[in-house]
Amino acid sequence: MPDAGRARSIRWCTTTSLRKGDRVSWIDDPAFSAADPFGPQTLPYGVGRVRAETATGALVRVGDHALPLRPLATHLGPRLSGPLAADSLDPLLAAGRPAWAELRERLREVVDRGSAPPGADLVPLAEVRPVLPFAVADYVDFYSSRHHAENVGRIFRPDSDPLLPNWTHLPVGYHGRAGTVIASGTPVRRPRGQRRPQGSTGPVFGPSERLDIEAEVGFVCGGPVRGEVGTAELADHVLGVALVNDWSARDIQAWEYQPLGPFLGKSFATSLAHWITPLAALEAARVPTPPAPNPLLDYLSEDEPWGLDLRLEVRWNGTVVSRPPFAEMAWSPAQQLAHLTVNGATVRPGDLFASGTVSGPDRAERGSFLELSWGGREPVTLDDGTTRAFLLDGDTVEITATAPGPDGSVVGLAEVTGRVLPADVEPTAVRGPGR
Ligand SMILES: O=C(O)/C=C/C(=O)CC(=O)CC(=O)O
Ligand SMILES: [Ca+2]
Ligand SMILES: [Mg+2]
Repeated sequence: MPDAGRARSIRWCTTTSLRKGDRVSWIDDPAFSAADPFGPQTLPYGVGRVRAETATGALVRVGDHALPLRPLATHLGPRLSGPLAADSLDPLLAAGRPAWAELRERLREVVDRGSAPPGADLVPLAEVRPVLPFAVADYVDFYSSRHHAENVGRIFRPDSDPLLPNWTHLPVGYHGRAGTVIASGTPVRRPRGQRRPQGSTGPVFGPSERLDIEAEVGFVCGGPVRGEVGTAELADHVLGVALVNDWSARDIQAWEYQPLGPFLGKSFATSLAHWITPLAALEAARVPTPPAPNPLLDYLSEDEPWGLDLRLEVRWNGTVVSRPPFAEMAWSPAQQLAHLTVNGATVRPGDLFASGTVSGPDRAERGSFLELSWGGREPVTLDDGTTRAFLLDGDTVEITATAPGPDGSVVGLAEVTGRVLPADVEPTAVRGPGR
């Protein structure tokens, strides 16, 4: 427990000398400054077990520490005490935007204090075992990067137009598998399935030989259960964003997907970061989306269509192989949610929708290894001198992101990581920071 009553000289500003008027926080962590991605401008939410505790509880990240919210619940106010006493973020997601705004406001006050509030317990991240922060209700995956869609079209369907005619009129997507969304750090067993090797007339069965990643941004939904959500109403239904790795078996996918789209090639595992960065922390990261090539139908129109300037980084066994720019996404999250619900289908707390693979125009901005290695024909060289087209057993992938924050600060999106296990390990060996 930090020394209540004694102010520590940890400040929001980035210089080293204390100036008159600087705010002083009780949080004793050099990584909790506006110059760092998890400073007071970010305050992302997660869930985990702390030290020897067996129960999970909601957390807020402050620099390289977590602050358990249950012991602070009473201090944070009556509307929040119920949701914050829970073992996941589910009740907070259900509580909706007024509660999210109040919590962020209260937490800004808490971290801004000169002394620790009653119940505050600053826990180093090394002493936290994070889990999937909410029960994923439905999972939808979009396909909203024009660069990605064109690249994949050229690789998978070289004899056709890279974009199908619907792509510029609506955010193409598909329903994924909520039950196999896993927490960052959980190992991923190489899937087995049907695939048709090149030159073969029929399928064979076996471990995927073209295991890939997709670097994506996930939007975590809450608030009232509703259909027909307008493009101006995104913030009523999205608490925040978290990085996603949509693991994809390209050989299984290429054989199975016509005409209904991705199925077993993508349903075995989708990794989600432990920490949800509030949408409210990303105001300064808003950017206009690239101009739409067609006039849009009314329900997809926005006065000022906006995306987010999230700068992703993909590391393959530690080597940075790509820096996908989310600002390049053609369809905005508001358009995605409007499209997802335009037929009356409801969004409910715990729904997760992902942006689709984030790829930019340059080779070093591609968000999948399928694109980076151009279908396996142009392998990527890692820092250890080895080359890769697709994932080998034992490989690890880490995706991180930052965004511009207020007053020149940087807002972080926490990492999503995973390591590939061989197809023949027992499923029970696939243990990770689940629930
Ligand atoms: O165009 C195709 O046939 C396949 C596309 C994908 O695999 C992409 C996908 O899952 C959606 C995305 O992440 O962009
Ligand atoms: Ca995907
Ligand atoms: Mg997936």
